[in-house]
Amino acid sequence: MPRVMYAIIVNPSSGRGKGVQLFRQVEQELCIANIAYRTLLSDTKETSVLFVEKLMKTENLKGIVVIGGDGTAGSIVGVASRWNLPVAILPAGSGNDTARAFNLTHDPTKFVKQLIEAHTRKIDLLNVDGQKGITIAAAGVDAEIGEKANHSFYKSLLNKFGLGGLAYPIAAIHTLLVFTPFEMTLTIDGESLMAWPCTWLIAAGNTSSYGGGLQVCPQALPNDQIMNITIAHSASRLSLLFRLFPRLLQGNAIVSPSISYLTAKAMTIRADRSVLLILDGEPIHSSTFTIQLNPEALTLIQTIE
Ligand SMILES: Nc1ncnc2c1ncn2[C@@H]1O[C@H](COP(=O)(O)OP(=O)(O)OP(=O)(O)O)[C@@H](O)[C@H]1O
Repeated sequence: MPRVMYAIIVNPSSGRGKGVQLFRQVEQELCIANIAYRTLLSDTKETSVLFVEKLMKTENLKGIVVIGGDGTAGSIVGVASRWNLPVAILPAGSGNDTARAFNLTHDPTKFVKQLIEAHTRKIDLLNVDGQKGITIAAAGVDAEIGEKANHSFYKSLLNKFGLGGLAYPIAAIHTLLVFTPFEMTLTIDGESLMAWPCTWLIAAGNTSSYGGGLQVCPQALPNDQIMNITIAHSASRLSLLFRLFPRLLQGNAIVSPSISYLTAKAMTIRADRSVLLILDGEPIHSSTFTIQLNPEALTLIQTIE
């Protein structure tokens, strides 16, 4: 019988290299506690999934430890849920919205102690056309802003001066000035709703924030078996840029004909063109998305602050 062990996935690029540093500390604690593990320094979702699948066949896996940001955590929830493997997340990203939602500890010593205690809770997951995620599936202008902020030349430049936090507002202004709204029809829990002719963004939240604490779905809870949907539509560019968007991301519930809040267990978005959707930081391009809420689909090891 193979020895019981953990699969550890470390993303060396999360949080500008924080992951490896945290892993060294976790490694020391695991050695002291005589806990067996195998480690992958991952560079893509695919290698992480293959790593877990392979260990499932050859070892007696007790769970998956992720040391990385929201993208790394999101990349293994599909395989973890498929094999019913508990997951522990040590946040090492730049945004860490998953950690924020579950009040996860950032301290490696506390983390390993609670990993060993192995108290777990079941959490809901989002499922976008078969791809699972923990936090928010967001399509439209906010997805474009996130992509622009992450891949812009000014992010790396600003990071050098410790001003990386400015990348998002710069990308927001830039994108809001050029983005063309799309026409969208929605089917919510099997029922077709009216068309939104001028949609700026639609965000379906299992948890409340993305982008490092931007509260776009303030009511979302990861154990209530519904997703909370925020739609910004039919606003003028100037009103969205200066009035609605900043308030929306602060988590203020906005009473405005241009902002709609819905809840659903499943929805289909049909856009009049291909749009960008981001799920846990990962981009998906399509004109149709079916998003479901998979209740209690993941076992999370509680490693709280
Ligand atoms: N297993 C993995 N899953 C997803 N992305 C990975 C993985 N390993 C490496 N990467 C790459 O690392 C990048 C950053 O990963 P991640 O999202 O975890 O960190 P971050 O962007 O610093 O933090 P956050 O998402 O919390 O803001 C991803 O965009 C991807 O290119």
